Amino acid sequence: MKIEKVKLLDGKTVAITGSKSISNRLLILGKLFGDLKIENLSNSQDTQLLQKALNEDSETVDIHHAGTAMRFLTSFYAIQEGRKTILTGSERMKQRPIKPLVDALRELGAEINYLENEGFPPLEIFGKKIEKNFVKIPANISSQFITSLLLIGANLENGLEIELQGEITSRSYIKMTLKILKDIGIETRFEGNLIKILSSDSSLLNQQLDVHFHSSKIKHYTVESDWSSASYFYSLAAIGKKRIHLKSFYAFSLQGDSALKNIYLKFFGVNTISDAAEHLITLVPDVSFKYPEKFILDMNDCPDIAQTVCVTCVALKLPFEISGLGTLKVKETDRLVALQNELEKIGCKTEITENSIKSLEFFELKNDISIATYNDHRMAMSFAPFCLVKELDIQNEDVVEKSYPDFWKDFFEITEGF
Ligand SMILES: O=C(O)C1=C[C@@H](OP(=O)(O)O)[C@@H](O)[C@H](O)C1
Ligand SMILES: C=C(OP(=O)(O)O)C(=O)O
Repeated sequence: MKIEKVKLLDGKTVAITGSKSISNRLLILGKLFGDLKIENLSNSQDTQLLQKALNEDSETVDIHHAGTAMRFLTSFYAIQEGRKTILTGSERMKQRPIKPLVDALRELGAEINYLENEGFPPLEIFGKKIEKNFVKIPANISSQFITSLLLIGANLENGLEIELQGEITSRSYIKMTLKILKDIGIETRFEGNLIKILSSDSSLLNQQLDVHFHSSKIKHYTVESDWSSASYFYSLAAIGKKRIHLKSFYAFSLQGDSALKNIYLKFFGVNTISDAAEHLITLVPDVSFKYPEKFILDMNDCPDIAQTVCVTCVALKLPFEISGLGTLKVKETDRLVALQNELEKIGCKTEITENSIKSLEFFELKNDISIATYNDHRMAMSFAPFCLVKELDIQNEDVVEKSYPDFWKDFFEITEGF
């Protein structure tokens, strides 16, 4: 889609859909423990695919590009006694790792086979009762493996103790899972590299709990809007220097990507003002902000907003050096390679390693820039704010549906052509 150069309108309000990560955890927990009324559920394709899978009894389940759905459902189906499931996904999903999770589940007694390549989807899963309650798992490849085990932990007869081995990646997502479990009444403890979950019989789960600002006696859960999606509006505010209001964000978030507030304040001068009563935040750029010499940050805790930050830096010609990005290589695409290729098109030469990216030089922009998106929603959305600088062609713009189907509608509502 060709997008002309745009300017940002001042003071517009956007209602981003619910957090994909929180929604996907709640859907699994709702299915396992029942009685969960979820509000502001994400309308992302990933969430819809997970919801569809959980509502159907079909033997073959295809979750396309949805990484969390793939990983969370692996444990879920492993404990559905008597059920056989073939869990598959897109060609890219068949290249994304799953072995540490399958090894851990097998260690616990699950029966899972690889149908194509060893260590990768598709999987054949025979649901069984799991009685063991201790397992070790490498924690440096994807936190989704750990969340997957945590989500079923309380459903196991003897609860579950998980020993995390090696460096822990995307730790904020593990904390999110533990907080949600606590909210719905499942007791957990996370000390050092050990996480312990009590079985639902011995936890508070059977009591009626009120969570997230509801006072009625059914278990309601209101999903905060998606902070990863909010990043594109922080980028717009930082580049376009106009205020934006975002609905349904809380002052205290479960989402690690809420680190955006500090990142955009410190490096780009965008203040976040929270109206706690209305659950509204306002992004307020400081027009006389003095930029630091360089953007330097370890983003291991918030990998999904790395692409956004890179494009903001290039638009503002702020040199950058970002580390902690090893997991980017196994996401929807190799995001480090994709970033290097596409940032060069918008005027920035970079150097990448296995886990980092840094800018080398900025140069004059050419005309007719066409951004490839590699089946990665975040490539399309993170480059969109660059249209405040120059017109762009963004290829396969529909990829945004994976996490934020209304992205383009919202983008065009708060911008206008010259
Ligand atoms: O648990 C989650 O909801 C997620 C965890 C992260 O993945 P990794 O742990 O693989 O980095 C993140 O990138 C992904 O978008 C969502
Ligand atoms: C990495 C992502 O998703 P997933 O791993 O769930 O496919 C993402 O949304 O950026």
